[in-house]
Amino acid sequence: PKGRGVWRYASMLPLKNGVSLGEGMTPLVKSNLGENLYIKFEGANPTGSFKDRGMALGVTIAKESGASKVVVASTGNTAASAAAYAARAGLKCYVVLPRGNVARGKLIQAALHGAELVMVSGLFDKALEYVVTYGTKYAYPLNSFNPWRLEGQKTLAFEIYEELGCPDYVIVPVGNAGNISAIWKGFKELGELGLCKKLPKMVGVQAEGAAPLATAWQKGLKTPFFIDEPETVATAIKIGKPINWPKAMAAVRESEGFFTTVSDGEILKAQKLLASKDGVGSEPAGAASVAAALKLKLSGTVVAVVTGHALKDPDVVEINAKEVRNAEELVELLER
Ligand SMILES: Cc1ncc(COP(=O)(O)O)c(/C=C/C(=O)C(=O)O)c1O
Repeated sequence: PKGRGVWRYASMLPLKNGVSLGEGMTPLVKSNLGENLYIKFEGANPTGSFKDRGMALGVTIAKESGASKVVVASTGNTAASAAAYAARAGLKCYVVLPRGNVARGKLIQAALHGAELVMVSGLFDKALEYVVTYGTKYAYPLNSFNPWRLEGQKTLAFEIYEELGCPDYVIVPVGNAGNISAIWKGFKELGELGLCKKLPKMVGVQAEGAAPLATAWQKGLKTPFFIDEPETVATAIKIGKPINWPKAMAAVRESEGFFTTVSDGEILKAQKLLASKDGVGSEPAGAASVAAALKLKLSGTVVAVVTGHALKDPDVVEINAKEVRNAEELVELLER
């Protein structure tokens, strides 16, 4: 592999070159929170989430297919990433978002990069329905049922392999369930090349109030019950009908992994610990994988994928006004 961006792994991709903002090659830092815990910090991507990996290929194929417009439904990060990559490629971008359920940072990114913002009253699942029903006729759809996106997202596995080899576990927060499927695909390909002797077990994490896959898994069901009113502070994974659920169930089953859930309290606690002990700033959904790592205390080498940057969701971080001091208090503070 050589070069920057997802195209570094061109030999493993269906496309050999295309749109790039230098995505990928994100930090893999050893965590202070656990013995053999590593953090794959996807907040360091150009628009602050792992979505950039898939958008590099998705927007490239849209452009190459002659499309002038792309459309996505999103809880926010897909929209932010599609808007940036579409802008780079000179394509018009339409994003369909669940009104009142999109973290502010993602909203301003989509707007700033020039996307048309369309709000649905309902959640992500409603937004996706609109894109599938109306969007695909007029614009190239970039949601993660688009396999090109997952091809880009699988490069995360290649980067972990390059730096660490094959870990025992990879923990991934699961919403629409594309990312866990893509990462597993990447490791499977490394296995087929004889590079990974023992493939990692994939651990899918969902918020307790938005856990269709984890619930089905724990009940031993083959297909998930969809959830009409998913509830969690981690709005990025506030999804009740994961479109990629078959691929995600297969990834977890094939890898002999499992699904688990974490509470919003555990997510917010992990978000603070990750930031104050490891120096990694994550949005709530990204901290879900660390919350699971802390709870599960898995043996062997564990990689927690932190999927989005803290700046995406500033409103979720409380700053207690009483704790903010005035300048004249500085010396007294320092002397403590
Ligand atoms: C920070 C963050 N962490 C985890 C997920 C879950 O990944 P998938 O299981 O592949 O969906 C998302 C997903 C976001 C969207 O689905 C969207 O942006 O529309 C995310 O933004």
